[in-house]
Amino acid sequence: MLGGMIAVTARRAVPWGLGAGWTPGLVLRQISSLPSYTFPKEVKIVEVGPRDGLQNEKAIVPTEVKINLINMLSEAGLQSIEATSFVSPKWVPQMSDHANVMHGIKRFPNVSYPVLTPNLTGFQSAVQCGAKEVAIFGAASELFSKKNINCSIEESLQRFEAVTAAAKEANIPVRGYVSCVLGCPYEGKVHPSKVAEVAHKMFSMGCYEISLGDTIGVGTPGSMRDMLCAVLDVIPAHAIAVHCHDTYGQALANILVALQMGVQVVDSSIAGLGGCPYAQGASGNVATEDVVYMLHGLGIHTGVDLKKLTEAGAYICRALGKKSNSKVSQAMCRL
Ligand SMILES: CC(C)(COP(=O)([O-])OP(=O)([O-])OC[C@H]1O[C@@H](n2cnc3c(N)ncnc32)[C@H](O)[C@@H]1OP(=O)([O-])[O-])[C@@H](O)C(=O)NCCC(=O)NCCSC(=O)C[C@@](C)(O)CC(=O)[O-]
Repeated sequence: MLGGMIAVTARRAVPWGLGAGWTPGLVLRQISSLPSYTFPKEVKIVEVGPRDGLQNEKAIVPTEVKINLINMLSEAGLQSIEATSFVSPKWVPQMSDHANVMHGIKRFPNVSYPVLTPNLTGFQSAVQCGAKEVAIFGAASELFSKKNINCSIEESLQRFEAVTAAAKEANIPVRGYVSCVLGCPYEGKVHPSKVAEVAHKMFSMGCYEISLGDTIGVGTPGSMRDMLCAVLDVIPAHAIAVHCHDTYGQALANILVALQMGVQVVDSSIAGLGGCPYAQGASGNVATEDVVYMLHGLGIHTGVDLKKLTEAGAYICRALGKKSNSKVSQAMCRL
């Protein structure tokens, strides 16, 4: 279980800009006036690379590569690895090998392997393949909902009711995604109150956690703060996760703000792979390696072995013939 907060006082080894004339007394006075931030002691990372990271790849990735990747991510100490999605193969062909992926992976104790299920059909197939956790995915934007899952927000919530009811019966935990929380590729600005409304409905129908997706990576620390303020009015912080794409290079800063506001669960993707096929132009998710590096630098426990994580990143990048989007991986390769 997650819990507890640590205080981090802003501090620096060399006083910037004070030059030769600085005095220790002046620095001490400055340090004591710097603000103190609280961060969680522990953060759970939900690794979405095998699903969100790969779903947008044009060439079909061999099932064996997906299975090897998931096994390496489990070895690296991640507690939750989104394995695949049970969506229509016509809509997302890359995920059509979901059954073979679920049957092929090694299931580590204490690791969850959630899968996306947009409707009851997907839920039933997922359960048949041994899924022990599922995720439903809605949006705070009407047009995105229509483009992504071919229905209005209201219709999607009705479908999700059917999934959460069946999941409750089968004792299967359900995670809920809300997409476009900081902007939509079709509608532009999305109001925080709309995000809070959809998030609250999904939480009320039984989702144990709501992951707030900046699907196209347009958010800033300011818009993240405003959106979270609205959502925190209706959902407790322990039931909120953030899911940031890094299109504008703001993802780590946005995550930092979320942590300061009490969020303890962060979604990320190995090597920064990813993107939604129905959100053109959006770049990959924030890289798991970069999130782990930042969290460990703050003294926050993740349970993740950064070296093993970078090996998993190198493996999938080799398999895809791509350079890693992770700054940390790039830096570690150079050292
Ligand atoms: C939701 C549907 C299925 C509606 O698609 P539809 O065409 O409206 O569905 P339908 O109910 O009319 O059925 C049409 C056909 O699909 C089949 N079907 C129906 N359901 C399923 C299913 N579950 N699995 C497999 N097949 C299914 C169904 O059996 C039928 O087959 P046919 O008779 O034509 O042969 C479709 O729109 C779809 O699959 N969309 C998925 C899109 C997707 O996966 N997007 C990416 C994930 S979301 C994301 O990336 C954002 C996120 C989560 O990461 C957070 C963020 O960053 O914001």
